[in-house]
Amino acid sequence: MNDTTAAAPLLELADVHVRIAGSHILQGIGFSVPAQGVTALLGRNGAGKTTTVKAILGLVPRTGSIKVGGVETVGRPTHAIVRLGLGYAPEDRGIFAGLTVAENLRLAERGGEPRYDLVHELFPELRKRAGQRAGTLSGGQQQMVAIGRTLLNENRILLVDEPTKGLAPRIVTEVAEALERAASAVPILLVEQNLHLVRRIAGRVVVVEQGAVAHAGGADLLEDAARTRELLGVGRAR
Ligand SMILES: Nc1ncnc2c1ncn2[C@@H]1O[C@H](COP(=O)(O)OP(=O)(O)OP(=O)(O)O)[C@@H](O)[C@H]1O
Repeated sequence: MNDTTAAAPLLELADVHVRIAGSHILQGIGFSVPAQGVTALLGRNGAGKTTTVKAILGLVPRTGSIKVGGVETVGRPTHAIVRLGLGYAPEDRGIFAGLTVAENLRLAERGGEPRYDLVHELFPELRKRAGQRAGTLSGGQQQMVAIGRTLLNENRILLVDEPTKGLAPRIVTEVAEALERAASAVPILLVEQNLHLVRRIAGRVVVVEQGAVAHAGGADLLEDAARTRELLGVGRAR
């Protein structure tokens, strides 16, 4: 990859609108995600973060422009969009509880050479627990399966939605480490409420407010307690 490619945004949204059942949920969202590191998508409950991720994946009807590596995706079906190199770890993790870790990973293979070496190097636990049923893993381990699956294919970006939701603080630390390891291989757009984790791993933040971008810039925003409170609400600074 040359310098020009590295500097170009990997994902670019402009004037994205989503209307569902008469509700105007996204109202002209626009931001870009660079081709490296973690970009955090922040906002109060109901601001439109998950809908933004679903719009990128073509899972909800949308208008405007969403480019992946310069390719327009609005108007394309989801299966064609993910083939541009999008990995998705949904909020509920979407793993099959009754299947083993190895079976969950195998189901994610999308053609090409699956990158088990990378997945096992980043998450040795998944090799150790290959034969264990995923439903009996801890929340953090299940999250590693969800992230591991997205790394198995040659993706250009991972969309990870609230990976620490409902997890105990010790497990949150495990997941943060897992995300850091994953981000060393592939850039991540991360929806996350835990600002401590965001401070630790994100280089950029995009704040969504009522379906529009209220702020986009460096993660140093979160060092400004007053502005953070203003954008994200009281009690969210830590
Ligand atoms: N399928 C749908 N039908 C109707 N309204 C919806 C639908 N999906 C989302 N919404 C509404 O759109 C708004 C944005 O929802 P979204 O899930 O994107 O928010 P969020 O920022 O991810 O919130 P949270 O942090 O609580 O997960 C909410 O008011 C939600 O109720």
